[in-house]
Amino acid sequence: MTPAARISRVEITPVAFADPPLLNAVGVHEPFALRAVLQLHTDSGLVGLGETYADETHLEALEAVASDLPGLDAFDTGRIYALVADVLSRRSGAAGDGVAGMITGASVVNRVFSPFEVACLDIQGRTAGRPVVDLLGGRVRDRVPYSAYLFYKWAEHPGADPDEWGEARTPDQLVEQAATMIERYGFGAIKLKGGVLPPDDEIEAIRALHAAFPGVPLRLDPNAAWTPETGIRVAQALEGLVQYLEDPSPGIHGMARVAASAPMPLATNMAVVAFDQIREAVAADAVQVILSDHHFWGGLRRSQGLAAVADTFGIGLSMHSNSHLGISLAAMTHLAAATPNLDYACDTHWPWKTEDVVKPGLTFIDGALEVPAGPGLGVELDPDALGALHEQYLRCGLRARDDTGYIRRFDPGFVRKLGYW
Ligand SMILES: O=C([O-])C(=O)C[C@H](O)[C@@H](O)C(=O)[O-]
Ligand SMILES: [Mg+2]
Repeated sequence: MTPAARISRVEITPVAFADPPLLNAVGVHEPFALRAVLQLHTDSGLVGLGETYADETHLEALEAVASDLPGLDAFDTGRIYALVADVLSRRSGAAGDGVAGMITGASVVNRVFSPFEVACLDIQGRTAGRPVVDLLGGRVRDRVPYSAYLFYKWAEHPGADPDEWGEARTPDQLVEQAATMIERYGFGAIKLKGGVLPPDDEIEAIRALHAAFPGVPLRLDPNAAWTPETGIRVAQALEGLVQYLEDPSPGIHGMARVAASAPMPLATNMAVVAFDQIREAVAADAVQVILSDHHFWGGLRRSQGLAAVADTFGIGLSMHSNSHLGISLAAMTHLAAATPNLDYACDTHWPWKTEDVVKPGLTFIDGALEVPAGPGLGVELDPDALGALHEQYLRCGLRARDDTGYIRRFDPGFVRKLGYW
């Protein structure tokens, strides 16, 4: 019998969408963020969607896997995982590259497998006429809360017109940014991307946000820009002001040193990004919250595995984001809705983008998303938008994320802030 969900063809389309000049510890976002959109076609005419990074080395790995997928059943994700591991093991130099964002040390197999698994789950849901959340055990919540993700930023990309958000360098400007985001989306939690200004300036910013939004849970994430000594000092200064402090210092060892004296939980999407790091982190009591991210933890079901491990060791769970489009947002929302121990509002870069590849878009109400009700992921690709953003990818010339290279074009002496202050 021919399985109804037999994969017949795979399309991988790199796209570029406009991104504002958001600052972080390693530089500034370039004018376009890159993503890859996966379409898995089946013999029966279904199409499953996935979304992932589009750095060139990652694209090459995706293409290598894609050529071996036709003929496999979209319900056979275990076999597809083994295929990804096998294909990557035969590619020299594949390990450790294709990195997007601040993620180092994540499993390449998990990172490459993830969008294929999401697309397979989309097909499975469409085949069964059920939303992906039902394939993950069903919803434990109907609405998934997200947080307002604030950034220090330039007013505009050099040579371009100012964007609608304006500059954010001061506490007052950040408070204004937060007010706009909360007014538009209703977020009930706030995360500030730090590691941009000296730590005392970022403490001031958190104090200003706390005063402006009393009772709203706050988080600060300097992406390991501080030494452990500074991490301890800042953690103590922020006592009672933040619900968790994210990646104050580099590595499991650095985090453990801060954690030993910090009055709040420490969270990470840098020190623990793969299953083989959990044992050491638990032994050192280095992190109290892990930010899951299905894009590098191996898809939605492996992220559920992470949730179970976190639960076993009494570690909290939150959700990380990189600049992303609507396919990823839908996948994140299905996963979050099915994860009982997701204790915090998820991160999302959503408010920073103005373009997308899906229709209809998802709509935030009171800072949360309803789980899409349609079969599969519940979002449809807009072919015109996909084509336009692919054209933009071809025109823009960017082929990998490089926040540091971009900032150094305007500030040649810029230093990446890893354990810096
Ligand atoms: O929580 C995080 O570390 C991130 O969101 C990583 C991202 O790469 C963020 O720093 C960014 O978009 O600049
Ligand atoms: Mg982080």
